[in-house]
Amino acid sequence: MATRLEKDTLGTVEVPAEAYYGAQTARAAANFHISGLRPHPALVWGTLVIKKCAAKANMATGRLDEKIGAAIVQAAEESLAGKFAGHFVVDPFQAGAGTSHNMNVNEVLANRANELLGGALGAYDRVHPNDHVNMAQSTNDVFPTAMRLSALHMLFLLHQELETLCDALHAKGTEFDRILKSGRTHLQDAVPIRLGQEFEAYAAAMEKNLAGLERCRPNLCELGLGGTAVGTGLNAEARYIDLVIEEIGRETSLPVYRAANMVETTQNMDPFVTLSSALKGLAINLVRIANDLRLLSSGPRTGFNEINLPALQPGSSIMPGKVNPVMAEVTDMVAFQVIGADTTVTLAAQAGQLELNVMMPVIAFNILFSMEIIRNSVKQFTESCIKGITANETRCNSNLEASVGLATVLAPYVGYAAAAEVAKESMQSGQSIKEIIIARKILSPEKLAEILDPYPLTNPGVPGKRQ
Ligand SMILES: O=C(O)C[C@H](O)C(=O)O
Repeated sequence: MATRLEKDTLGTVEVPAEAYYGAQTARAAANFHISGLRPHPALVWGTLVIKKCAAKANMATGRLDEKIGAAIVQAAEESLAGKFAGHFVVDPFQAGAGTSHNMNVNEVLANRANELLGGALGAYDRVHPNDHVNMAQSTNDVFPTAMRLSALHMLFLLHQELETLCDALHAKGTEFDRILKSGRTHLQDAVPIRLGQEFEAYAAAMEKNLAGLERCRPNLCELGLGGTAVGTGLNAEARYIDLVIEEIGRETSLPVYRAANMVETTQNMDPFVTLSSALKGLAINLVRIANDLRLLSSGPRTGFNEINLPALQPGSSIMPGKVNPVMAEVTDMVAFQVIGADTTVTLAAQAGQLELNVMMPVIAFNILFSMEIIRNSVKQFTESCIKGITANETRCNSNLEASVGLATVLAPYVGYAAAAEVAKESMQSGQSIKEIIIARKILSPEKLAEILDPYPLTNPGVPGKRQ
């Protein structure tokens, strides 16, 4: 591969001849050969937005030459359009609080801006990565700001998918509203419930998770850009700080605002702890729902078999005709990953020392990766699983008829102990609760029909004694 030689403060470095990145990126790529991954596109987007807005703000204060500033803005716009996507190459697992990522972006923009002004790659004689592209900035304010912007962007995408999931669950709630079945607690027969009520509860849970994620938004909108190295703003003019935040708001249409205390926003990872925790909450509820669906669809002959999940692929390489609940299973696995990532975020967030948290890169990686996979999995779960669920009404009804949980309905009439006797007899004899009540003449058939009218049993009240 053809290379060019570039100099940085440590010496000379070989850089691929066609690369828009430079010496510091090449060093970082060699130093951090860890995951084989590249930065999340949202993080690159967030950083490019910052660079573009910083160039504009620096031009507005008169600090940055207009020709150089315009070239940086154009380079940033081209990069935002995806032109140099292959040149952001530093592994997400990198040391230095994200300096390598910041320098990667600085170098790509400097090289492209240099080229636009008639210079050669690697020359930096017209536009310099540190002096011009990184003007009035430090990694320590750029990287946490890019993390916030990228998280807000991913939150927007996740929000859309969660809304679609909630709609799909509500639709199933309505579709299954008349289907009565046995409730189960401790995995044992309990009082009746409607299948639709189960799906409405899932929708309500997802809505709460969505609201929890949305509560993270205001903190993510608080930007410490302008704080530079330790949040005190050394080398950034006061007017620049206001202008750059305004520019970011215009560029992204996000309701961002200047941090009240930039020292705090530089060192503290709290918004990401809260966001990660909200993602964990969502993951936990997704597991719960997916596992219920696995249980309710178990069988088809030897399990609950109360619902059918769409058949998406043959399940077994050896057992013909077997179809597995693959979408629910993959939802579980994604959720486990997100729950695990929260532990990493927690450990990294508490590892901040004094003015900086150098573990930011691993926080950024885990937050963005979690949001990426959970969003994709919610979308797939909704489209390929939830929307196609059908109910086995006959099975739901026969399970309800057989359920020992129906004895609960008797308790207000005959007392707990006598109702328990009926339940016990039902278990021993195999007769249904109804059959025993009639055989033992505990209630008249008319009264029994009244109190065992199934639909009202699934709403608040004492059966047969409606207020
Ligand atoms: O890269 C910078 O701007 C600062 C760096 O993260 C440091 O604090 O050493």
